[in-house]
Amino acid sequence: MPSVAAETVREFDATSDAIDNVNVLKGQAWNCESEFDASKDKTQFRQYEEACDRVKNFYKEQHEKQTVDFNIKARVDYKSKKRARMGIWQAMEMLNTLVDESDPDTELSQIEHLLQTAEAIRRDGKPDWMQITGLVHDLGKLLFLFGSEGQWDVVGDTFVVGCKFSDKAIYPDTFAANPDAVDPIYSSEYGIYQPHCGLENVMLSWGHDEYLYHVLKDQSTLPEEALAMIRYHSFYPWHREGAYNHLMNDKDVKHLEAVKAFNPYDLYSKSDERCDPEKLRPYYEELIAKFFPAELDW
Ligand SMILES: O[C@H]1[C@H](O)[C@@H](O)[C@H](O)[C@@H](O)[C@H]1O
Ligand SMILES: [Fe+2]
Ligand SMILES: [Fe+2]
Repeated sequence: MPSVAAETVREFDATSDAIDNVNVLKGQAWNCESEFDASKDKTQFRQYEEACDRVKNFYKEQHEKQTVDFNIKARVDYKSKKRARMGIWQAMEMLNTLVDESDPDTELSQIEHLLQTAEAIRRDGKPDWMQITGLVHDLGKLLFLFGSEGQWDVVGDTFVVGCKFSDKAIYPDTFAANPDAVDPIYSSEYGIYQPHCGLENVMLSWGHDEYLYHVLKDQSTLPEEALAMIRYHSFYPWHREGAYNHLMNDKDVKHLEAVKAFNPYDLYSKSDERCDPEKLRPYYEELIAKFFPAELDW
């Protein structure tokens, strides 16, 4: 069945090839291998079994409510509204009021998390486009201030809707309460998708990754890899656990490399020393001006 959902995703993505990133990438040496802080004790992060109730309750609600129907509605809503117009730094400041309920690893403000991520990438001598990707990657959480239903449709790890829920997601048992888990099509291996159709043709659960990707793809000169880092950074079942191979195409193989290179900076910088936003601002304002207009539609 070429379902409504598949059509909606295709239509929604119709402009996603609009940016020609080739020139941006040309001449930039980028080593995909991440050498980020080998000395860190990585077992300290993402310990969901030991996480507090705040985190467990968050995922219980998210896994129950992220249905295909909800995702279509969220995408239509996104397209039919204008939310705000502002620059990147202003967006960072605005986001600062949010405390992410899904995150067991940091209680720092969002602006500090963004700066810690960018600074870790910068310290490793990575290109400016990757530094700026670190700086903006969670700005999609602004959705929470733009009338989301809660945090469950903004933050947390992502997964595919429209086919069988992955047991590689955290707390996989909680998907049992999602009505799609008993839908004969949505609960099948491929669901509404074709083998190796490519991740750009599947619906990831709606949240800050997907939203920011759509905001930035036409309003920045970020290269394709950067947009993949943004779009898939919360897709841990895929980039960490190796799920959803059967939906991937060749482009995704390349994107996976990029997302894997980005992930350690996002995750392990959470234990770094704190950043002073005002001190770092001049450096990052210069980078911002290189990749974004002075104001963007959010
Ligand atoms: O709790 C975190 C947080 O919400 C991050 O921003 C997101 O990217 C991660 O996937 C999630 O585990
Ligand atoms: Fe995130
Ligand atoms: Fe992050």
